Amino acid sequence: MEISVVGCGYLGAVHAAAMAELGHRVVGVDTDAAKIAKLTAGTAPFFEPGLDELLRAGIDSGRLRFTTDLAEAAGAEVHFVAVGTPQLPGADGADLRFVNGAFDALAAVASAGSLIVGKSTVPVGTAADLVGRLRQAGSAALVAWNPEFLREGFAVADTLTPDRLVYGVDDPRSTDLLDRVYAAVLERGTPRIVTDFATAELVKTAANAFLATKISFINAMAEIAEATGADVTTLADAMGHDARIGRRFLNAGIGFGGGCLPKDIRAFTARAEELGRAESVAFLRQVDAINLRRRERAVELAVEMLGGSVYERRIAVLGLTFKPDSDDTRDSPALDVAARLHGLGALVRATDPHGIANARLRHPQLDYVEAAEAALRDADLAVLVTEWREYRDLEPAAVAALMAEPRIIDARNVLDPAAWRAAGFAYRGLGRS
Ligand SMILES: NC(=O)c1ccc[n+]([C@@H]2O[C@H](COP(=O)([O-])OP(=O)(O)OC[C@H]3O[C@@H](n4cnc5c(N)ncnc54)[C@H](O)[C@@H]3O)[C@@H](O)[C@H]2O)c1
Ligand SMILES: O=c1ccn([C@@H]2O[C@H](COP(=O)(O)OP(=O)(O)O[C@H]3O[C@H](CO)[C@@H](O)[C@H](O)[C@H]3O)[C@@H](O)[C@H]2O)c(=O)[nH]1
Repeated sequence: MEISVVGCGYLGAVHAAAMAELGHRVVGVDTDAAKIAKLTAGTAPFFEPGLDELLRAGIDSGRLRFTTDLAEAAGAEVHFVAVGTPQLPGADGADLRFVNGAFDALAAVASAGSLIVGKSTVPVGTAADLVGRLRQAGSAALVAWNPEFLREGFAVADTLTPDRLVYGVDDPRSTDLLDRVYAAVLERGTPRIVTDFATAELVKTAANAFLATKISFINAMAEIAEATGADVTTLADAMGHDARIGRRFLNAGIGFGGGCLPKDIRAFTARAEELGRAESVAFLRQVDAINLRRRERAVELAVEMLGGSVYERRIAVLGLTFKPDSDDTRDSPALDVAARLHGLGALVRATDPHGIANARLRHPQLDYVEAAEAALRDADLAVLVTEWREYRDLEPAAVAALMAEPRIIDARNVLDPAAWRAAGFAYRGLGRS
């Protein structure tokens, strides 16, 4: 099939390359010329494991190309919309200007009977509004909502072998077109849920709200553990053995960040308020508050471990991205902690395998170093804030030899406290005795 993907960021670039991998002829469109130049050269404009290889395979096959000119998408049978839906400045709701802009532009390009598929995460009710917008502009294109559940760091595998496909449709022709798009995925037995627009939009919002709630639940338990001497990691292990609960997404630490969970729970809260159902998701305010308190707690621990003040103390911050295997620093708890410590007068040296360039754009005032060794040298305290493999694998004795004083905060609870204490470290986890 001929497919276009409008918006080639973390979601769209992967989706375009994956559609080519499934055998389709794909044109990826983005308004950002620098991004398109990189993609055209077969290089991902961000770090995502396996994406460069997938891009090159698509380009070499002749099935994948990129452009800034939406007119080149005119011949496509299916247009995916993967533009951003960030948080509105100064408000909780989603900023829909990019989605509206993409649909307005597609109204002039998409042929009658072609299908425009929303992949962006939007407040429930958006798809129905967009159909109205298209019709007003004289477009007879079909619309479907097909939310995306990929995780950064696993984006390629999650797109090619998703847990499920959700189609929000108002016309059986849309289902047929999506079945043709995903034929190779469906053949593997992937569950497919065909439903209305509102349910499809809500599946995405509800899934992210649930994941955020699970993380904040265990982080709330971490607060209780801190007050009682209990160990939240052992607690999570023990709870997780119950198959009804499950161990995944019960990792306590400095909490969730990124371009999805934080803004999506806020947008959900705002939408519920508009619907007169604020009380139904009022708990999400607590989920958000618990999450943000964990960042404060990491900073408090640093102050505590350094005898009451971090002022002019050397602190090595290990990690800047919101999670490992990504370069994404959007709403990153790690970067936030680094900036807060700097704000308190600490001499922060921060490092990350792939996040420094993005972190520097957000917080140019911080001192960034490429190697963990350079961050750790002569430090009074190390803070592990993003659990990259190379930080999990650090040798306590080697780290102690670099530092002025062996002190570490394991803000992701991924180190073995006994091993670090045995090497002479003052070790503190978040919610761990
Ligand atoms: N990042 C993820 O892991 C992920 C996963 C699932 C869903 N989502 C959702 O997908 C959407 C995109 O997220 P993202 O992380 O890829 O954002 P992003 O900011 O990385 O990418 C958005 C891209 O859209 C482009 N764009 C904006 N307006 C455009 C237009 N009119 N025409 C062409 N391109 C345009 C921007 O230049 C940018 O490159 C959001 O709604 C997000 O919530 C993201
Ligand atoms: O037990 C856990 C699991 C995750 N996190 C944190 O939660 C955040 C989000 O992690 P994750 O969900 O793995 O990353 P994302 O790539 O943001 O993916 C989420 O957001 C995407 C965008 O909507 C969805 O598509 C995915 O299904 C959803 O998992 C990160 O800061 C993690 O460090 C924890 O603190 N504890």
